[in-house]
Amino acid sequence: MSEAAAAHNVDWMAARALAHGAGRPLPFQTVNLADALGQTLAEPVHALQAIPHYASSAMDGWAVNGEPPWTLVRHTEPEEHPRGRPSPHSDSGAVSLAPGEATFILTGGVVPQNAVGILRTEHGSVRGDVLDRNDSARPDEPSPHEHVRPAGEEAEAGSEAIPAGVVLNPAQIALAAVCGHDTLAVLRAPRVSLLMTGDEVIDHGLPHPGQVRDTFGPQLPGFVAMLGGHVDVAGRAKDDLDDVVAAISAEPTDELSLARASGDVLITTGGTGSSSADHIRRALTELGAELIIDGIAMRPGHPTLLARLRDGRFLVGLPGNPLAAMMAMLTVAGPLLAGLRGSPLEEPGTVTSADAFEPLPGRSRLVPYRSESKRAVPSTHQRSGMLRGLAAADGVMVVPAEGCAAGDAVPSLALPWLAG
Ligand SMILES: Nc1nc2c(c(=O)[nH]1)N[C@H]1C(S)=C(S)[C@@H](COP(=O)(O)OP(=O)(O)OC[C@H]3O[C@@H](n4cnc5c(N)ncnc54)[C@H](O)[C@@H]3O)O[C@H]1N2
Ligand code: MOO
Repeated sequence: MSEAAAAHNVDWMAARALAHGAGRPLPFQTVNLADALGQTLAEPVHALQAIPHYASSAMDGWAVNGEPPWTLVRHTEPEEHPRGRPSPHSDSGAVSLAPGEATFILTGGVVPQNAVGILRTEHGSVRGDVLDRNDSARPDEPSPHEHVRPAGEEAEAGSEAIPAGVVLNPAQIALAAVCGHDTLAVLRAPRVSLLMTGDEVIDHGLPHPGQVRDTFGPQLPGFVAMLGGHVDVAGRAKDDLDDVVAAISAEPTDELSLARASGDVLITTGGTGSSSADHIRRALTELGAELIIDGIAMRPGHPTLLARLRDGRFLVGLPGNPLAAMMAMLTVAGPLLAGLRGSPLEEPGTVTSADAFEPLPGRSRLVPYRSESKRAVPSTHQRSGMLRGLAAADGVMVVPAEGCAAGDAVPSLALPWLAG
């Protein structure tokens, strides 16, 4: 472990910045439009041609020139149609209307040359090859450009339609298609592996004294997804140094270690302490990892680790205590994954603390709160091993080491599951 680089007992704000800065954006990849949903756009999307790219009709009806009654004209079809069958949407564009002429047009059809406007089908009557307004039409219908969607109305050719950095939603995928793109450059979601430790941890049923139910397995993959990552594989290691080293190592010592070695980030749970049952620090030393964050000046979550393994993967070491681990996710995993996605570090918000807090020398306190009358009321049940406070919280306030008075503004973090 290269101790020179390790930052011990890092200030909470500095820890977020360190984690974000460590995560350099992953290389772009090009994906089909249908696979781009939910991915981060790496480069802006430009309109490859004007949108719409031709003047079209917004109604089924007739394109007309001059005053009624209009003589209906048609595009004379070649004996053999170039596409094998008529194409009414484009055929209307092959007509040039003289004054007093009209031609049938579909919604989306190309507006003929010299057309003044479109008379919708409900407002016209045809007798033989003569078209006239009917009783439903206004006396001046159609007015100039009525029901014509002009070319370039929505975007000029070459203009930016979607900025880089957005997480692509269905409307943006549709817009990218309209802009003429078949593929998009996206930053792939960082691939995350989970390694859970703790021989006392059981993953179903009721634990006996000395056992605990696993609070991480059922929710960390979803939590990681909310932070922009994708969990490929989750596994467990026994509280045994060799097992933990094998599970973290990129060496193919068993099929699980290889699978875990394939991602960008490995998140471990538990074992960050220094008891004989805690092996994460020892394993990092044995594997020659570079420790970036060795403990954060916060409560809960003080023993949180961030390291870079020799094969380039990051390791985020979450403490075993459930609330501490969740606070470590927000403080380290969130910023790291944002950095890997090329997204900015989200600035903390501000809330007004409803309560006073005594100083806690050298530590920020991360306190789940509920919003009541525009004030942040600290949740009950928020010790490091408890979850009720966070489960009922609207956010997390970050009380500085010097404490605060009731009514003071303090920084706050949004909970990703309440965002948006
Ligand atoms: N002598 C000291 N003891 C402890 C210190 C210390 O400074 N000196 N720090 C305490 C703090 S703060 C924390 S946080 C924890 C960190 O512990 P570890 O990261 O080593 O985690 P474990 O010892 O493995 O587990 C702690 C606690 O969490 C429970 N746990 C573990 N995994 C799960 C899980 N998947 N689901 C639910 N609960 C889990 C585990 O049973 C323990 O109760 O150390 C303190 N001790
Ligand atoms: O840092 Mo530990 O997180 O308080 O329980």
